[in-house]
Amino acid sequence: MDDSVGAIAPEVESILAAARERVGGSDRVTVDARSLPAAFEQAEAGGRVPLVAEIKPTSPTTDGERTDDPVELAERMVAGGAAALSVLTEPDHFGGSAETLERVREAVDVPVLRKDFILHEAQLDVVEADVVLLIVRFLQEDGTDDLSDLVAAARDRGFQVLVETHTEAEVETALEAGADIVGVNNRDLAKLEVDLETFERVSESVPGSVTLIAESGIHTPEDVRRMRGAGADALLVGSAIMDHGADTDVTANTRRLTDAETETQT
Ligand SMILES: O=P(O)(O)OC[C@@H](O)[C@@H](O)c1c[nH]c2ccccc12
Repeated sequence: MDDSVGAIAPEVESILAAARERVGGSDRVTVDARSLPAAFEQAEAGGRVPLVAEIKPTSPTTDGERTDDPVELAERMVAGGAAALSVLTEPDHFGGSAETLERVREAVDVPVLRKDFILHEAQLDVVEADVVLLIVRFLQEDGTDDLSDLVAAARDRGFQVLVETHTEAEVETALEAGADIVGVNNRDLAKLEVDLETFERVSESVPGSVTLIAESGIHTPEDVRRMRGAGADALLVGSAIMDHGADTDVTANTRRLTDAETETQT
């Protein structure tokens, strides 16, 4: 067996156990979504690296918690040139909430991704978002809905879908399920280690027609250029922008990465 599909880390098991228990909404959510690919094109046209900046108050691999107002963080990220935002809504391990996402989406004009561990259709019916995340690895477990069914259910409600992968085999599964926005997570959910080579390797199997996002472990302008060089249409960055523990300038942290391809960048 490929070791990338081996046992998942205990922290991740705990996230999944909580996700299995979480009930969804009882009323069907429908959304008029802001286009993610259009937001990426607009950033590119303006000379900015298309970047999804993530509001993640804490995580199992983070020391400390950022407690500033998420709406202020969101506004600072957009001021720093973020093309889109990602908001964790997982409450038990990431300090997120649906209410935070709702407030953020009201405050900004850019598309907002709901970052959560969706395993069942009803879990789509929690909050309006422009994009929802579906993680291939977790939808291969027993007792979850099928990826293809969830993709269809999400689109029926108006959501765009980001399908997250970590291996070539998962990319294939994502494409078979009809994914047109694919993320490659540099973080291995079995070991929780980050390796940017993952994107470089796995991106080769993603066709050019798909919107491709490099996720996790991107910290420096050099990392940005490396992922873009390997074919990333956009990047998903959390920790380097949130900078947990330190109280740094989130606008500047964002700008440093969205400017990574401009001439004056050192
Ligand atoms: O903080 P980082 O290393 O920049 O990573 C952001 C994002 O990719 C990461 O938070 C993430 C990727 N996939 C996920 C799935 C669920 C929760 C979180 C994630």
